[in-house]
Amino acid sequence: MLNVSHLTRSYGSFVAVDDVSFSINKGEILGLLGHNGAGKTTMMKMISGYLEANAGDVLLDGMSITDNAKAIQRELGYLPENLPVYPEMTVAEYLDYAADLKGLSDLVKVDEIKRAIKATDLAAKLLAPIHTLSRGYKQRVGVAQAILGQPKLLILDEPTNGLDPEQTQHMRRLIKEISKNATVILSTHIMQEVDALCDRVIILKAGKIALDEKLETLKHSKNIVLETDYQLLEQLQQIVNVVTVEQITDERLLIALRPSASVPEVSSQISKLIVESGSNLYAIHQEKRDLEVIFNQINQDVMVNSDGQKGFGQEVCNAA
Ligand SMILES: Nc1ncnc2c1ncn2[C@@H]1O[C@H](COP(=O)(O)OP(=O)(O)OP(=O)(O)O)[C@@H](O)[C@H]1O
Repeated sequence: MLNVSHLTRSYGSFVAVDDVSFSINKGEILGLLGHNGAGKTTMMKMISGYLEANAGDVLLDGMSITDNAKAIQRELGYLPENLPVYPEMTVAEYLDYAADLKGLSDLVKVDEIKRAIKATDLAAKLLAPIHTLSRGYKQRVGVAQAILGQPKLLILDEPTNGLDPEQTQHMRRLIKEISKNATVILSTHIMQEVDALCDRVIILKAGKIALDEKLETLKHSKNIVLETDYQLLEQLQQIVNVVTVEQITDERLLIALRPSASVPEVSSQISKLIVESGSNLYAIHQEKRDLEVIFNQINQDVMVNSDGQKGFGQEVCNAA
């Protein structure tokens, strides 16, 4: 339902988002990760039509943002990094104003505001001027305005920023709930957030997609870590279903298998080969991959591709 194609944006001569393409289906929660300055906010602003792209396009249900920014903005909810909330307004006044900006008709406006207040647990603060609210409550106001009108696409920049652990849990449940009827893009620095919420992750590096993968696939690596003094690497390479053999340290190897391979089966073949050769086998296990490790590898220029294989010291590649 959302197609981002060749999206590019420069500030002067600096390219902040560089030819980014991906699609998201309805009901998916996409986590957008990247170091400070990777281009996440720039990309989200372009997807939501608040920043013009230099090249490329964004289509929501086939409708281009270039020609229909206003119409698309009615279909999306956006929680920006820095909330453009009006400090002197009360929460109720602000939500009323936000509902008008979204073009909600009088018929649905009151119900929608009530729904957003309930979802974000803001009833106690309705008459409080926004400047008197804590960071966490301001964040909830931002989320409340984003979900007004039941958007098809919800874009959340650091949604749990400033929230305490209990509010964070509440916000995660809310995002899950919303995702039943909407596509969600969520930018965060918090890996646990992606782990807890997302179906899929895109890691941006220097404005480009360094990884685009389903979380499920990422976690089930087909790599074997081997610790041995066995020297005949070409013999390992001959084993059926072994794709690459990488020497990480003198006695540590990383063996990438085909996606269809059985890890226990190949492990047993490898063990047999080493033991029969008279070499020492110190350890053999399936590589543990968590998002944090992958994120760090990518930012150290380690290639991770869609087969879950990786190579050190190579260009980071787009796995999409
Ligand atoms: N208005 C601007 N003018 C000039 N450069 C900008 C502007 N906005 C962003 N940049 C630069 O573009 C790059 C990407 O910025 P962006 O805010 O999109 O990154 P980000 O991934 O969201 O970072 P963060 O995690 O720190 O929010 C950065 O190097 C930033 O300095």
